[in-house]
Amino acid sequence: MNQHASQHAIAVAGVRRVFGKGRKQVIALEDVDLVVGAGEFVSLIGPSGCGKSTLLRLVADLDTATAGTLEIFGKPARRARLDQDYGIAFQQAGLLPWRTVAGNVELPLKLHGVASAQRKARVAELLDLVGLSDFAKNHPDQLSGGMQQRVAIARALAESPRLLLMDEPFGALDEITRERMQNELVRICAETGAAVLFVTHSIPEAVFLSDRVVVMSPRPGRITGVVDVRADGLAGAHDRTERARDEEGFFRAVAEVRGLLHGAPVATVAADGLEK
Ligand SMILES: Nc1ncnc2c1ncn2[C@@H]1O[C@H](COP(=O)(O)OP(=O)(O)OP(=O)(O)O)[C@@H](O)[C@H]1O
Repeated sequence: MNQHASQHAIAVAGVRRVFGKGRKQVIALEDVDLVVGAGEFVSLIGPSGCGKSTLLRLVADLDTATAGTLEIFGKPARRARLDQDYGIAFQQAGLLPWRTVAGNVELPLKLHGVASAQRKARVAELLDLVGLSDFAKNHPDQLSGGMQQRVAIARALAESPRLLLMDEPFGALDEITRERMQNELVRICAETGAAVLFVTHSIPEAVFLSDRVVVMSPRPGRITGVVDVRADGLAGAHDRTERARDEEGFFRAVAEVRGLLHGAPVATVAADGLEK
């Protein structure tokens, strides 16, 4: 891989995705350009149907674009999928109920022929990272929703990916667990240096986690604005602490994202001040 390509985790250019034909045609994505730098945390936010999941699925090569190009670490999406260049965590934790917590985390390593002793060591490390060392032998149905999601994140991290693709991973959690999970994700990203493309419906979640928040609108699905949270005075995503939730820059960024979602001129909303 050349030096230039390795600078980007994701490079999306001129992407269009059309479903169906004739009167039933849906333009899920139109003219989408997006670059996610190595180690950068980028969230996608927008109303239902604006194409967030479609974009994530295209990056993960679970679907194919009608037009445009997608590169992951400089490779076509298909090559990156085959090379296991990223980990995936979606809203449903998607754990195998008959396997233990350790067995679930171990699975990708087993499927890729990692030797037993190495697998064991890696699983122990990952469970420690997500704070579940004491639950290695439990089964998923013995865990809370937040704990199951942490198992799914550990599994997504098993092969030390430089990129994580996450589609509303905390959407089903209560607010307190959700904030705790967000704090943990920040810590994990700082420790692993992974880039993240993260889909969410929550403005505060997007702002707290991200370096940049990408705002989308539907029919056709397009990027309508990008808020660089760092420009609002928050530390970069890897250096973020829980205190960021109380900082002025946080509320400024929340107001900016909200303004973009509602189609208001950003300057007016920002000048207006804080969350309403
Ligand atoms: N397989 C498909 N066949 C037909 N239409 C589809 C398909 N997948 C998505 N769409 C349409 O594409 C548009 C974008 O859908 P997508 O799921 O990407 O939106 P989203 O922003 O993730 O929505 P939500 O926030 O509700 O999850 C929607 O109008 C949806 O109905």
